[in-house]
Amino acid sequence: MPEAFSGSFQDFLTTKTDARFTDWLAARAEPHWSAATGHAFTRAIGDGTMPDDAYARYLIEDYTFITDLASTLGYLVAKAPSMRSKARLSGFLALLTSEENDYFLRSFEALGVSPSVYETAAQGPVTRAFADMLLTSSGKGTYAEGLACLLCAEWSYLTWGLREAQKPRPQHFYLAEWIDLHAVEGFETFVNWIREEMDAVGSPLGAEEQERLAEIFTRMSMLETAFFDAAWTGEATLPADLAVRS
Ligand SMILES: Cc1ncc(CN)c(N)n1
Repeated sequence: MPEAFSGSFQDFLTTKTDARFTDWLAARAEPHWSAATGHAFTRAIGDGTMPDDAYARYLIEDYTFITDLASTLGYLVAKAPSMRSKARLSGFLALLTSEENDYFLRSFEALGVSPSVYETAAQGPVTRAFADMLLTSSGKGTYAEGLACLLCAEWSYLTWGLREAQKPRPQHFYLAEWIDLHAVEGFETFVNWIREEMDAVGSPLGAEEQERLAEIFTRMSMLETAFFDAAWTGEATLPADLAVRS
């Protein structure tokens, strides 16, 4: 678990000379980073102890989340500085809109959630705050700012996915496959690439822009935690420290 750190990336390098920019982002996001990656909801997926109503609630919200994530990837493809980066990002966008979309549709059917529910579901307050964060950062912000959102979303899922993949798979396919989608080698390779890209883009920036990236990554970590909390407890309120600023 990364140790909490409140200083700049330059300060971080004086404590750990071989630190990566993305190590600093995770350290700056503590304790929220560990709260998201170690959330009880993620452990219940791996243990097979997930209540059906909590998982259905989660998938309905997450289906709207990944729709916004697909738009975020579209912005990032447009802003990526090289053809190699565009290819990586669009490869993941293709996966999200095909294989992962198919996973959602099969899971909804198994859980008895009809298309009229998941196709018209209004976003809860946490998912709306997520949408604002993702679309503002990637649409109006810089490539680095959008990438910081994507990094947090995918790296946090890889972290719990790899941990839960150590356990025997749960019986329900929608739990087992959700672990596999976030623990397979191809996903790990993609997340490692996002980290390298963020390291390369973030390290040379000035202190002010680096600070902005740390704030984005931290807020994303808080949102990931609040998203699991909302599905787990059924409480659809936005924690006060996540209120959307207009
Ligand atoms: C809320 C959330 N964050 C991240 C992921 C991983 N794509 C997801 N499916 N949902």
